[in-house]
Amino acid sequence: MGLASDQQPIPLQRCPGLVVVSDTPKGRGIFATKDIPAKTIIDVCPVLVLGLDENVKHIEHTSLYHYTYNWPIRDGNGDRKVAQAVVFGLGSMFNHSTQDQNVGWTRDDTRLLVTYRALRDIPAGEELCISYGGRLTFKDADRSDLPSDEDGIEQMNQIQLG
Ligand SMILES: C[S@@+](CC[C@H](N)C(=O)[O-])C[C@H]1O[C@@H](n2cnc3c(N)ncnc32)[C@H](O)[C@@H]1O
Repeated sequence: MGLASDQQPIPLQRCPGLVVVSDTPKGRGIFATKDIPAKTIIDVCPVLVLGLDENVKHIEHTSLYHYTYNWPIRDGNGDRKVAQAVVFGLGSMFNHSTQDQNVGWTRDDTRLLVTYRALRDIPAGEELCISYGGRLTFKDADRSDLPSDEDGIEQMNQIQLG
C-alpha cells in the first residue's frame, strides 16, 4: 500500500563520530571526534509542541523547562503565539555559544522537525554549539566577564530558536 504524499516517511540522519561529554563547564555537551565538513547534517530531530496552557501550568515547574524552545504557532483564532517545544535527539543537548556557534538549524513547522547543520568546518575535538539567542538565564561559561541573570525573569525557554 502506498503512502499519500503528505505521509511520506521522513529520513532521519545523524552525523557519525559525535560523543556526549558529561563534565564540561556547561554540563553535558556534544563533541566531534572527527572532522565535520561545513553544511553536514548533524541531526534531524522530531519535536513535541506543548500546549500553551500545558506549558504554563506544568512544564514551567519542571526541569524540562530548561529544555524547551520557542515554537511559533497559531491559536484557535488564527493569532500568532509562541509555544514551547521539546526537541528530541541531540537538539536538546547542544549547549549555547554566544560568539562561536558552529551549528545552525532550520525549523519545519509542518512536519514538526528541526534539522541541525554544521555552519562551518568543525575540527575533531570541538564542541558543537548553537545560539540560544541573546537572553540567557544562566551564567555563560564562555563569558566570565558577564554577570548572570539572577532575577529569574529571563528564562531559558525563551531560547530564540527562530
Ligand atoms: C538544553 S540544555 C543543554 C544540555 C545541558 N548542558 C545538559 O547537561 O543537559 C541547556 C542547559 O545547558 C547549560 N548551558 C548551555 N549553554 C551554556 C553556556 N554557554 N554556559 C553555561 N551553561 C550552559 C545550562 O545549564 C542550560 O540550562
